[in-house]
Amino acid sequence: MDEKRAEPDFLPVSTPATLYGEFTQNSNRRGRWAVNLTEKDLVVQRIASAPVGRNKVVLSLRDCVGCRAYREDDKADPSAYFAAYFYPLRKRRWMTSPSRQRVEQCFRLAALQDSHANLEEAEKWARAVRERSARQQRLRDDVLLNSLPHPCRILLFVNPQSGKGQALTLYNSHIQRMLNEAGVIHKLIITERQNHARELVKDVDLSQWDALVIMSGDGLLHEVINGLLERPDWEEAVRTPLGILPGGSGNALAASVHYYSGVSQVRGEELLVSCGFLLCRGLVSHMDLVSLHLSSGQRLFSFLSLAWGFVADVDVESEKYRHAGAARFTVGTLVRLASLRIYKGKLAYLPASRGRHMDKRGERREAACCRNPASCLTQTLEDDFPNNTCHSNNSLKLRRSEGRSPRSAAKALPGPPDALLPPLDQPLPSDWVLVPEEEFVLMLAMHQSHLAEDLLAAPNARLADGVIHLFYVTAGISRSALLRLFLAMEKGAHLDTNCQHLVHEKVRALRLEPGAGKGIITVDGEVVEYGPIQAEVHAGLGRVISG
Ligand SMILES: Nc1ncnc2c1ncn2[C@@H]1O[C@H](COP(=O)(O)OP(=O)(O)OP(=O)(O)O)[C@@H](O)[C@H]1O
Repeated sequence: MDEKRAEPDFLPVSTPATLYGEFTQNSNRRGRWAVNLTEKDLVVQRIASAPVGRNKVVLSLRDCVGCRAYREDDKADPSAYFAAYFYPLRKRRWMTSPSRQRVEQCFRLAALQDSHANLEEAEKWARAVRERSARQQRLRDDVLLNSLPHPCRILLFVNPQSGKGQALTLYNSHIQRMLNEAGVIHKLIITERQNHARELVKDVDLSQWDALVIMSGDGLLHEVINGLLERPDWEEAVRTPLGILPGGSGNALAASVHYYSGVSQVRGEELLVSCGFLLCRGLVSHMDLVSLHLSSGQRLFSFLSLAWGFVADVDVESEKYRHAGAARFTVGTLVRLASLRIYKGKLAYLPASRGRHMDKRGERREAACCRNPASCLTQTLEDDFPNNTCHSNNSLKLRRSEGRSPRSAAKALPGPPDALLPPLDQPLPSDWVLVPEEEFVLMLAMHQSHLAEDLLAAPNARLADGVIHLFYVTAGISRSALLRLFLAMEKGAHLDTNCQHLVHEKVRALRLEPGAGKGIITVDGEVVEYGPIQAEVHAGLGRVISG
């Protein structure tokens, strides 16, 4: 999508500060309601003798997804209606945290005998609600890019097999209605097999769509992102805003996007409604993507995580508990704890504090100083490869340089070049850190906050912070300490447990060389070939609909 095209859907303020009207409600034609539309709220009050507080409803326009005017089929009835749809945060009696609940306000305008005049008046109200609601979207120029146009057109991929196999039911029960309320035009694609979405995305005419939305687990989004980056026009394609609606059992990106919106943690259908709300509001942010190289020469992109050891094993082994939904990871964790094992390998990383990069004007800056990671073009360490030699067969051994450009490895592969990574079989530059331990229980590289709906693995991560949050747990940790870590992770408190075996580093690139033998490595929850792997973050390369 052309980012310049997406102007917010409102005109300069021309309507009066407050609109006032008295109407009946569609659901109750006996009473009358006084309706005040201010710049920030829709205030609805029943005109009755009861005390004011009891019959007054104040709905924030920040919670509004849409408003429409219409007439019913009855030609003899000249009335028109306007209906506004809100999703405010409300706490249900049996729930610990608030979640978004649907509230519809529908008013009947029948002051005139002329149906056109009534409809015109209803349209005036609907437009005013939409315009004011759009003005309530605060665009923070450091992270948020723009908002989706209105009306917006989305291509919605639903994986009917994802999670407990209920994604289509959830689409029918929640999402279809929300999109209609928000005036979002969408085409539904029900994926039929693995890689179906990837193939479609590689060929689709992206100019027809303002966003691609995925209703599934994280695996389908992984496919879509890689499909976009495999296109010849990947530079343009990767800027297509992506939306995520949780339909799987992990739903890590959906939980991360919800978390960044500042609202307390929710799960299941509450998380779906929250993500649906964010989609309807249509604010677009940058998102980091991580480029990965496998030993076979394959290159792929990741938006979420790279896991080896305990976490990867749990992810794959817990597939058989899929019917349990999000609880599958808890069951899997307990089963794997019972047969806890050690994973041998070598791990090295480039600390974020050392990753220097160029901005658009070609000036050198420290990564940590960058206020707007999205403005980063490419990171380069070419200057950090001073002439030197290294005589080692071990590619994780640090070196000064071998006089060849680190870009050469990525040249023939799609997507942006990697400037920090030498070829996988070559030693690493001297400013990388080699982890002294070679026995691990897990290695987990997180690009976003959540590993699953209820696993806040990297609480400080942000959509486009330009860093990989690298965690590793060294051998020697007891089963009970590891269990405590995972229990604390539900609230993101694992780093406060002062576990000496847990290390957290913010890095810009990493390399893992697992020891010989079989094992599991996952990228965004999907299994990739086992063997040496390296990764580099591309700050703000992707776009995601967030809050
Ligand atoms: N109709 C289908 N039948 C079988 N597999 C499909 C179908 N559509 C998509 N897939 C594949 O299913 C895989 C898993 O999808 P995804 O991760 O989105 O859901 P999930 O595994 O249920 O979610 P989670 O990872 O959260 O448990 C993806 O690789 C996707 O390509």
